[in-house]
Amino acid sequence: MLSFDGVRKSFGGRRVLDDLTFDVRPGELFGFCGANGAGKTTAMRIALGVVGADAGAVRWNGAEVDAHSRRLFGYMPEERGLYAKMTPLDQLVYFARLSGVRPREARRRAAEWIERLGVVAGPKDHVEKLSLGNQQKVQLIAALIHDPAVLVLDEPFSGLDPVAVDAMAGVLLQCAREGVPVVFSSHQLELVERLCHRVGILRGGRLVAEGTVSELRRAAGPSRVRISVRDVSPAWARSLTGARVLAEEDGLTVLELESDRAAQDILATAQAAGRVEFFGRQEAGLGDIFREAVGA
Ligand SMILES: Nc1ncnc2c1ncn2[C@@H]1O[C@H](COP(=O)(O)OP(=O)(O)OP(=O)(O)O)[C@@H](O)[C@H]1O
Repeated sequence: MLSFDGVRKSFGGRRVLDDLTFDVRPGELFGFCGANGAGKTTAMRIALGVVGADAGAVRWNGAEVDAHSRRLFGYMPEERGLYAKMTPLDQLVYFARLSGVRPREARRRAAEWIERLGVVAGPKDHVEKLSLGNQQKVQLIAALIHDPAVLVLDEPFSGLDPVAVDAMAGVLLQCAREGVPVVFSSHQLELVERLCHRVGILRGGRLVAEGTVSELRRAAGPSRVRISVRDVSPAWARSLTGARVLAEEDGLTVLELESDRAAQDILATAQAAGRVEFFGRQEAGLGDIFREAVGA
């Protein structure tokens, strides 16, 4: 398990991380979200020892992370770090060799990953000739090539086309299935909502929300339903108990419920009053939860 434990960091007297505490469990994809400048990259850099924390610690299975345990980490930094004048294959073999993988095995793994992630490059193309998305795939492979025990990825999905997003998502899910804790930052909230087992939302260096999307949804406030009833006065919903009308448009009424039980009562009332054409729960998306959490 990867744990951030009371991590604090200031730059020039300005607090950037404030008592940051959360765990990424084995087999879990953890989505690390937050507005620009919230501190995500700083937290990841601290985990990898690129930047030191002022207080607190990052732990791997309970022990403070050190140079030795960091060799188990796979890291995709925000500032991509590939050698422009090498081919993807040579580069990946080189990274694998740095991590102690034997030459033949390094070449096998590099070729297999290039194939699997669909890196589009001629055999002699240097990295600088690749499109940004293909460079990004190579960067992800560089984080994976030594079979890491934990993955820390800074915006791995930014700039990828939908097919590449699916390929990368598939790889991360498989890593999680194999028991690897995976934490990645992203502003693509629909993707985070779709993929992640748990999500943390950072605001001004503090984790202001953490949990599964369902937990965050419940914590975000009352449920809503959308209901459309024909052959009834437009004001039918205004006298309902246990619900408040949020919007009425084109025969569709949006209600905020005091409890989940109220939904059944409302449906029964609506059926007694007229012809129910549509009745459905309107769930907050991660985007709504995020805006609420960061106070936007
Ligand atoms: N080396 C540094 N020196 C001074 N300030 C820094 C340094 N690194 C980061 N910061 C500041 O720390 C704050 C957090 O930055 P960080 O890059 O961690 O945020 P982020 O959540 O990753 O943002 P984004 O989503 O824009 O990538 C920002 O205000 C940034 O300017």
